Amino acid sequence: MDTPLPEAPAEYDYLIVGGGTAGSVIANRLTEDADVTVALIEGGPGDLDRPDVLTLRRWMGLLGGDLDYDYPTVPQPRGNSHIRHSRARVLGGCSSHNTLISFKPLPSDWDEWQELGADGWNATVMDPYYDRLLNNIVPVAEKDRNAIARDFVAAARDALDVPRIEGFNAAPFTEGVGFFDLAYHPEDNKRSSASVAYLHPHLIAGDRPGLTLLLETWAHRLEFAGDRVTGVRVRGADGTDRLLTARREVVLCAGAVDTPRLLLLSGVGPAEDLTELGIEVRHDLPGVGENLIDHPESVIVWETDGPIPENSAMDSDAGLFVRRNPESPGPDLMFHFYQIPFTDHPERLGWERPAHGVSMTPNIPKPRSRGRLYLISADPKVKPALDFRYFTDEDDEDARTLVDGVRLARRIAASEPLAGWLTREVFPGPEVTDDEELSALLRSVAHTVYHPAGTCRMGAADDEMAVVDPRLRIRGLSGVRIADASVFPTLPAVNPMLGVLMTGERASDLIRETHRGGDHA
Ligand SMILES: Cc1cc2nc3c(=O)[nH]c(=O)nc-3n(C[C@H](O)[C@H](O)[C@H](O)COP(=O)(O)OP(=O)(O)OC[C@H]3O[C@@H](n4cnc5c(N)ncnc54)[C@H](O)[C@@H]3O)c2cc1C
Repeated sequence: MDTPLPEAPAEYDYLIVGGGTAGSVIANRLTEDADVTVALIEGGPGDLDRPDVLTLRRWMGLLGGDLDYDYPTVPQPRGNSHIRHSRARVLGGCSSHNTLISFKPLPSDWDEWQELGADGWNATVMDPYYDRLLNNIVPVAEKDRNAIARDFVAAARDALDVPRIEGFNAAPFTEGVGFFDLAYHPEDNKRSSASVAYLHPHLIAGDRPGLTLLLETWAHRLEFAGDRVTGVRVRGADGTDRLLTARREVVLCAGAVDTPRLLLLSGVGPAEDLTELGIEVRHDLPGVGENLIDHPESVIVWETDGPIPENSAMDSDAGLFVRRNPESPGPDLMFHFYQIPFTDHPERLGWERPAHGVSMTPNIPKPRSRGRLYLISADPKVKPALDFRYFTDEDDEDARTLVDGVRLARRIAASEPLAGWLTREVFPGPEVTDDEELSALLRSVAHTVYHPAGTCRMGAADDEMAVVDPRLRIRGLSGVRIADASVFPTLPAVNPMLGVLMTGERASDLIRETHRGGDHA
């Protein structure tokens, strides 16, 4: 199954570009049919024998390393220009280096997609896909529940009068605090990433003869016959170039950065931009790279009166959701609680890192700012520009969310049983109380929850700025779909990974439906 490039046949029923979160799901589901052949084209190495990847608590060690594409942002006049966007270069994609916090998107998140033109992606259709997921999604185990995280949960519940939630996926919620559900195996802290759950059992058993895994293989251009995508040009680790062709479809699952990048390099995107770079326009599709969205966050850091107990699943095991606006269908402010001092950006501005400490990271569940991804060169090796335009929404609601977050965080920190652990607020510092000053500081150290999405937005078939229609087909082309975080019209109010896995499950159904009927995509 794990065939090296030169011996691999050049034609398959399906080519899947990207063996990441969604790509792993689709590769599994399509090869359930023993007559179907799939080549899963993955730019990174495998993860089967990689304890550095498979051990959840080692996630921070992967950021910025050789398994990270590490995308910078362009200068952010209203935000932090120093954010690096980690994107994993390994089988399983970002589910192989993320924190595996697992939230089923809220019904209002799916329904919003339907309202925006993604017909058939409402909660009634999408909710059942959660039960199909193969990942081991469990609450943070008792042994991993750190005493200070427990006290954060108790203090937040009392200070803000929000419910204590055990099992965030049991029922829709608008507010609450508790330990997360994680996709992991508590007994050995092993990830239950997309690759572990969907690919490893078959890689080990060798029971999917139709699946060919092409590792360390980079897709750099789509191949066309008229308006039909017929294949993918790939480069192997040894630098050899070859053309792979698809009898049925090419499915792009390279993620919110690399899917639009591949389209643009293949001449699919805003015609004017492509022409300016000297790229031959294959298909003028102005929405490619637009609608770049993310969950931005900021941070508040405290020193603790000594070391914190060691036990944890991955150092950010509990969190809080708040709904400030009663009109909002879901939460409008979220916090991760870190049992470490998260001072990377404050240190750059001169703040110290306490020897022992904790952090709360308020983030914006439904960000209003919209950015854009674009190429700055026709050279496929040059990274694309990511301009998130953080905190540029007209009403300044995104920045206000962070300020509100710090005010609530301070109330939690002043409440027992958490207060007894904390000796002082390190960042921003208790003397910073003015709204304007807080906003400026919080924006200057803002970070990302690493949830870029939306750059190949799904929408109605006649929506000029949509890149894919509700069956995930690229508008105006045939033989090609997209299934990854790039198709999200908006972000869910919760962490998006399960939404991506569920998108992969639904994509598999849509693809199989098409070919069961004998149609072409
Ligand atoms: C550090 C971090 C922490 C996170 N924590 C959480 C969390 O706790 N909970 C949560 O819900 N979400 C979390 N996320 C977000 C979540 O992991 C992502 O939204 C999701 O995994 C994206 O899935 P995807 O399928 O769109 O892309 P990916 O999983 O990134 O898959 C893309 C794959 O395509 C491959 N690829 C890209 N380009 C090419 C090419 N040209 N040729 C061949 N292969 C290519 C890549 O190597 C990669 O394997 C986190 C993300 C990060 C980075």
